[in-house]
Amino acid sequence: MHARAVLVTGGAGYIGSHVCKALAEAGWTPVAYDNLSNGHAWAVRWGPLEKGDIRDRDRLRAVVATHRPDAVLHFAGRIEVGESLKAPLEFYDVNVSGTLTLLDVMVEAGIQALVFSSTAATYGVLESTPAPETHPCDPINPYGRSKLVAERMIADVGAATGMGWTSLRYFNAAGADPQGAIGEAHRNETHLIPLAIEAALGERGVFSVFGRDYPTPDGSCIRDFIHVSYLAQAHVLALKRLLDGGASTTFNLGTGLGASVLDVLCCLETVAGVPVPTEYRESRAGDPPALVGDPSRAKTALSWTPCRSDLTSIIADAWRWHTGDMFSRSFAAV
Ligand SMILES: NC(=O)c1ccc[n+]([C@@H]2O[C@H](COP(=O)([O-])OP(=O)(O)OC[C@H]3O[C@@H](n4cnc5c(N)ncnc54)[C@H](O)[C@@H]3O)[C@@H](O)[C@H]2O)c1
Ligand SMILES: O=c1ccn([C@@H]2O[C@H](COP(=O)(O)OP(=O)(O)O[C@H]3O[C@H](CO)[C@H](O)[C@H](O)[C@H]3O)[C@@H](O)[C@H]2O)c(=O)[nH]1
Repeated sequence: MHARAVLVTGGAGYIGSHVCKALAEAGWTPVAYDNLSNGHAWAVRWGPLEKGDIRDRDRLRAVVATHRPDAVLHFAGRIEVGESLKAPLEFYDVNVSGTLTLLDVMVEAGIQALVFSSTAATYGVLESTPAPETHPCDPINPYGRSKLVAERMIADVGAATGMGWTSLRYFNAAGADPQGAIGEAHRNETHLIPLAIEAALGERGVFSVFGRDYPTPDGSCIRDFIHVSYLAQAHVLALKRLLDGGASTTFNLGTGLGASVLDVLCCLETVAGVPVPTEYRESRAGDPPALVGDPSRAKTALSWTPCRSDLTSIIADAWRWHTGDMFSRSFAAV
C-alpha cells in the first residue's frame, strides 16, 4: 500500500525539513513544495521536491493534481522579524497573498485539513508570561501582523467551507536533528544561536547582542527555545488529530520557560568550550522584550511533550550539526 501524501509548503526549509522527516517516520509521504529562496534541495530527503512559488496558483494546482495530498502543512514564508520592517510588502505578499493562493487551491481541490506555521510574534509585547493562546494579539512588527492576517484568513475559510485547520504558534525553534541528518542552515542567517555558533568558531567576527536595557533580569531579550525535532513531532500529532476530526484551533508550541540572549551565550561557551566574542548594539526594532508561551493546551490535546528542549541539549545539537561533516558538505553542495 502507498503511504498517504501530505503537501509540505516550505518543506526544504529549517522546520519544514525536520517535519518531513517526522512525517516519513510516521508513515506519510511528505511532498515538499518550495521555491528554494531560503531552503535547500539537500534538505528534502524523505519525499519528492516540487519546486514552485507559493503565490503561483497554476503550479500549486498542478502539484496538488499530481500528488492528491490528504492535507497541507504550510511553512513557506518570509521569517525574519528585522527584515520585515525594511520590506513589509514582501512579507505581506508571501505570507498573506501566498496563503490566500494556497487556500484557494485547497478549496478548489477539496483538501480538508491545514496545519499552519504561525508564531509567537502574533502576540506582540506580552502582558504576562508564559502567555496562553487567549492572550491578546497585538503584533509589533510586519512579520507578526502578516502571520496574524494569515491565521484569521484561514479561520474564515474554515468557517465558510468546513476545512479543518490548526494554527501552531511556535516560539523560538532551535537545535538540529539529534541524528545529525539536517539542521538550521538559513541562507541569510539572522537567528541568535547559529550566529553565536559562527562567532564562537571565528567564522563571523564578533556576535552582536541587540539591546542591553530591556526590562529583564540581565537586560537582554528573553525567548522560549523549543527543540526543532520535538516541534516537528507536534505537527505529526496535530495532523493526526485534525484528520481524526479534532476541532480547528490554535496551539502554542513552546516550553513555558524563557532564557535570555546572555543565557544562550553562556551556555554555548560551556558546550563549545570556547569564548563567544561579543559586543553590545542598539536594540533591534520590532523585538519584544520577552516571548514565553504556555504550552498546556497542546500538551493536553495532542499528548505532546517538548522533549530535549533544555538549553544545553538544544545548543549541543546545534553545535554538533554546525561543526559536523553534514553541515559543510551540505553548503558545499549548494
Ligand atoms: N524559525 C522559527 O523560530 C519560527 C518561529 C515561529 C514561526 N516560524 C514559522 O515557521 C515557518 C518555517 O520557518 P523556518 O525557520 O523553517 O524558515 P525557513 O526559511 O528555513 O523555511 C521557509 C521555507 O519557505 C520557502 N519559501 C519562502 N518563500 C517562498 C515562496 N514564495 N514560495 C515557496 N517557498 C517559499 C523557503 O525557501 C524556505 O525553504 C515559517 O512560516 C515561519 O514564519 C518559524
Ligand atoms: O545577532 C543577533 C541575533 C538575535 N539577537 C537577539 O536574539 C533574540 C532572538 O532573535 P532571533 O532572530 O533568533 O529570533 P526572533 O525571536 O526574532 O524570531 C524567531 O522567533 C519568532 C517567534 O518567537 C518568529 O516567529 C521568527 O520567525 C523567528 O525568526 C532576539 O532578542 C534578538 O534581538 C541578538 O541579540 N543578536
